[in-house]
Amino acid sequence: MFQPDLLKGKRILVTGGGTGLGRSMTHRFLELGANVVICGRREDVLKQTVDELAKETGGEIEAVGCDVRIPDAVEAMMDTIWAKRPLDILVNNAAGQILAQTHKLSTRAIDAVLGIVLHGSAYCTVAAGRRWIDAGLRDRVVMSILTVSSLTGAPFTVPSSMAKAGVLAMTKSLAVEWGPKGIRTCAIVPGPFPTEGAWSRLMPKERGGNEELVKTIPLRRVGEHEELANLAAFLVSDGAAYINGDAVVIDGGKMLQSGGGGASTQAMLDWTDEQWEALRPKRK
Ligand SMILES: CCCCCCC/C=C/C(=O)SCCNC(=O)CCNC(=O)[C@H](O)C(C)(C)COP(=O)(O)OP(=O)(O)OC[C@H]1O[C@@H](n2cnc3c(N)ncnc32)[C@H](O)[C@@H]1OP(=O)(O)O
Ligand SMILES: NC(=O)C1=CN([C@@H]2O[C@H](COP(=O)(O)OP(=O)(O)OC[C@H]3O[C@@H](n4cnc5c(N)ncnc54)[C@H](OP(=O)(O)O)[C@@H]3O)[C@@H](O)[C@H]2O)C=CC1
Repeated sequence: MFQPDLLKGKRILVTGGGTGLGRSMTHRFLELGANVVICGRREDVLKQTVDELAKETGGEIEAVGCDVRIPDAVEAMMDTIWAKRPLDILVNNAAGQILAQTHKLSTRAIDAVLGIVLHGSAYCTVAAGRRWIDAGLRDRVVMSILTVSSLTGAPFTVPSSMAKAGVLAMTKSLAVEWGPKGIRTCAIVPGPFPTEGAWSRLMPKERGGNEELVKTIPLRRVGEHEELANLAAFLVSDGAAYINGDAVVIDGGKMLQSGGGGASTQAMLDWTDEQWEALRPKRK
């Protein structure tokens, strides 16, 4: 699908790259010739991913332990990365999610999610951007992984929805402020892509599992990691050099299905031809 050297020479940081979608994007970036740094809090998980992906792809991958909620830790990580070679691309992927009634959330729960998603993305973005701007480095990219709830809101995941909406605002604001400096921003808005991290927190069995979920998706399936990884590879590549400030939705149409009449319109998808025929005016 892509030229095999599409990302050759690009140095990319994927936050939360040890698991789930971050791992899958890292895998694709390595296959396309990038040099990738992953970060996260669990160093054992990072090490295992580095070993596995180096073996699977033969690519250059390294890990730095970092909690993106801690400003000094983010600065230290960027210093470690820069000591070898400046980044070309930052992917804000690390996230935290809690499924709960909002009025029962403790302030620590709210802070945990806002800290990872909103503050962590801002700390990483500013730490990379400042280094690029101070050194006059151009042709750089910040790509953030959002959620559909950043566009629509969502009950029971309010801190994440608020935080991702903030990251979207950062993406659009910096497109204008940093565009003239040769730094572009973009985002991906994924629908459901099964991962251990998301499913263990967001898919208790009471939700009915994937079978119920896919009924809410026009393409009637969940996303495949490769599909998201391909979109990510394109968006960070030079092929997408004129995309700045946009957020691309990849959700099988899920976000649109709730529009235009909601549940009663949904039921019409299962109507028989006879039911539709009965609506047609009868000619005499
Ligand atoms: C099904 C379809 C889905 C499609 C859409 C999917 C959209 C997906 C978006 C995603 O972001 S998926 C990514 C999921 N991955 C993660 O969340 C990984 C990282 N997450 C975490 O580390 C934790 O979940 C965390 C809670 C966010 C942070 O962990 P940390 O160790 O820092 O905090 P804790 O000390 O464990 O907890 C802090 C605070 O939060 C309270 N809390 C935790 N879980 C819940 C809960 N389920 N309900 C209510 N409260 C919760 C916890 O009790 C602590 O509060 P206090 O008790 O100390 O007041
Ligand atoms: N899966 C899905 O259906 C969807 C996912 N998304 C988004 O995709 C992205 C990846 O999610 P997914 O792969 O599903 O979930 P994962 O739980 O697998 O990924 C989250 C990653 O973030 C890391 N992380 C969490 N907190 C911190 C922190 N404080 N500092 C550094 N790293 C941290 C975790 O590593 P560690 O715990 O070791 O720190 C983990 O590797 C997220 O941005 C999520 O919001 C959006 C919509 C749908």
